[in-house]
Amino acid sequence: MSDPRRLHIVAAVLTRQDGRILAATRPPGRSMAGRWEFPGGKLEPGESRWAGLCRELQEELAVTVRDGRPLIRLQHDYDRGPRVDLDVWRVTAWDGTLEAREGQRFDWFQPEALTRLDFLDANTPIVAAARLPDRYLVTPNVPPGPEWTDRLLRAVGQGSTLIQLRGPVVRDPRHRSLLREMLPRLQAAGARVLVNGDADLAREIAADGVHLPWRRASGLQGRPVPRPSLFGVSCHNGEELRHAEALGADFVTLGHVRATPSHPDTAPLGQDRFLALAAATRLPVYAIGGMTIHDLPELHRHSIQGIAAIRSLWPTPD
Ligand SMILES: Nc1nc2c([nH]c(=O)n2[C@H]2C[C@H](O)[C@@H](COP(=O)(O)OP(=O)(O)OP(=O)(O)O)O2)c(=O)[nH]1
Repeated sequence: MSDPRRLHIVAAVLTRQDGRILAATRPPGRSMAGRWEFPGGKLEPGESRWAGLCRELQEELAVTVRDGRPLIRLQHDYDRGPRVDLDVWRVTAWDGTLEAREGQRFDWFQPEALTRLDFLDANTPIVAAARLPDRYLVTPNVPPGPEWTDRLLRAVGQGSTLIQLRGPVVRDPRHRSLLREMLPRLQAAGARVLVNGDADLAREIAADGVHLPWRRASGLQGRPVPRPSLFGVSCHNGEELRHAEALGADFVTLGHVRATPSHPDTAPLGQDRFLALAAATRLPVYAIGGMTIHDLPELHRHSIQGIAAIRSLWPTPD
């Protein structure tokens, strides 16, 4: 990250209360003019990342940034172009009225609509990160009860707006009616719902995508579902992360970070190894394995997307 020949770029995913996200075109006269990007630019020598972000948004859009946090960081080498270290922040509060100060065009988009814009080549994982929340609830591997819908709706209300259904609820056809009843209600509440292990079922029930365990992803050559459907992969080491990148995954879970009752026989990665692996992939990463919402501030500090969890995100019954 500290290679002096690499341009350090700070950029912002401005996100409104209603979930819409700002994207802008590159102004005429610049490299790659007309293509879509997130507002930002080069960090100046000696400038802090936050100060650089605030300056760029003032210069380009005439707004004063009030609140934000790191979202994703990745490197990209343009063919016969710059080598960039893209340091992208989620910005959720600002003062002032937006103005296009550099001749760019900008607009607010629903997260899914971002996938249809002609973004700069480096931006595919940034668009994925922009679309994703910081809490990813994975359902327990037990038969579902009729109370699941209400519990999951409660979890959505608490911010777990990405849900992976796995185990008997998707594997056992006897639960299809529950699944068909539950899915539109979760989606109407603002959740995206992924099916573990089964892209055909995901399509059949109009889920929002698929999440593959490593053993399923390892045999694939490409994405099992096209964008804007989401595609996540469970990874445990660097080789698996590289394969997930090659498949065009939107995100990964990486772990397990801590010892958990669900993996009594395998050693946890531990925080240092986890952070080193996460820093080396360009994809958005959810930390999994003993994670709780109290881990989020530290993970965000390292530009990690968030946590994936079963126990800590699964609301207790009333
Ligand atoms: N601001 C911004 N830059 C991005 C994004 N994605 C991406 O690859 N980049 C690249 C394009 C540029 O090479 C560099 C941004 O630097 P800059 O915006 O200060 O560059 P510049 O206008 O002076 O343009 P130039 O020197 O490349 O002509 O980072 C993005 O989403 N936002």
